[in-house]
Amino acid sequence: MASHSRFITEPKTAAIVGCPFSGGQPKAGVDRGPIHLVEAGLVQQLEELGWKVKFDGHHQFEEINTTDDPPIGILKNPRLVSRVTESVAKVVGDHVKKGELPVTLGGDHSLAMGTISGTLNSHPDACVVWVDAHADINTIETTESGNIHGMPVSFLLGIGSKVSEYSWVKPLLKPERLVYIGLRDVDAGEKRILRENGIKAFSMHEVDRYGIGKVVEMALDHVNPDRNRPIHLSFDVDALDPTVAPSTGTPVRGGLTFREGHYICEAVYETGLLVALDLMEVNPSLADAAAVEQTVAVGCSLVRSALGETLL
Ligand SMILES: NC(=[NH2+])NCCC[C@H](N)C(=O)O
Ligand SMILES: [Mn+2]
Ligand SMILES: [Mn+2]
Repeated sequence: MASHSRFITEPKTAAIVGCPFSGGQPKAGVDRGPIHLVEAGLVQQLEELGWKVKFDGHHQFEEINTTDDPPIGILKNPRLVSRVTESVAKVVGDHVKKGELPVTLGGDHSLAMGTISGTLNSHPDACVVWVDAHADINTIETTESGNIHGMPVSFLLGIGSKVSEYSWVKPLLKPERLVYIGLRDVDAGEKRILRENGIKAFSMHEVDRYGIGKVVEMALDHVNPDRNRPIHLSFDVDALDPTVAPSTGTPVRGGLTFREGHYICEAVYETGLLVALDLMEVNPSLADAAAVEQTVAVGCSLVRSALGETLL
């Protein structure tokens, strides 16, 4: 069992990329997610696992000036989301290039347009494991909400009509290098996109049928058959059941248990191939204090599992 990623340089360093950003969806508060995760002690927790941790404050997106940001089609805050995610792509890309492990804390899942672009710029052969209740693969043609957190994957794949504001996003992700786990709320248009592009997805139905151990093995066999490609793990906390992670913007019942979520992170760590991690959609203002604390604690423990925390 590899101790940690073969793509990470010694001394193994994790870089916390705190992204207090909510512009990819309409609910206030998700920008406070990274602040709560860090305040809960994430930095020290990762240091205790033997990582050198870089964190010099959350990223400030205020200077990204988008006073004039009318919708494009029905896309909301299109320029703001583009500029923020472009800046995140640079930050994440720089860490990956240096052999550090960026741990991006959202914020909403539109940020993954940036994080995955950053990873693929350095590792064009990387694969993406996207753990989510949702596929986040709507295009400008299929989105019904206009919320860009439901769309980042389509931009990364380069499908759907091009939006000139997003010309910086290189379509570096190949459909066969992407796999989903945990899906259970996929729009009709998204189902068509998944089918037409032959994208592999393990919904909760498959988790029930095969068990999480087999599902993760099949998922990795699909995107990473020789276990030699770098892995970007993008984890939306709403993949977990709302009883486990209640404080999130678009909860969907019937999700992953606490252990199933952690198992995915542990198994990805064990490959020794993890190069970047996202933990997204923790919104500390959508539940009572106890439920917020629970969600934040689960977020921290998912990150610890992906960075090597073991049970024994
Ligand atoms: N990252 C998320 N929580 N995404 C939810 C997306 C929901 C819906 N499919 C939409 O396009 O708006
Ligand atoms: Mn989701
Ligand atoms: Mn998502």
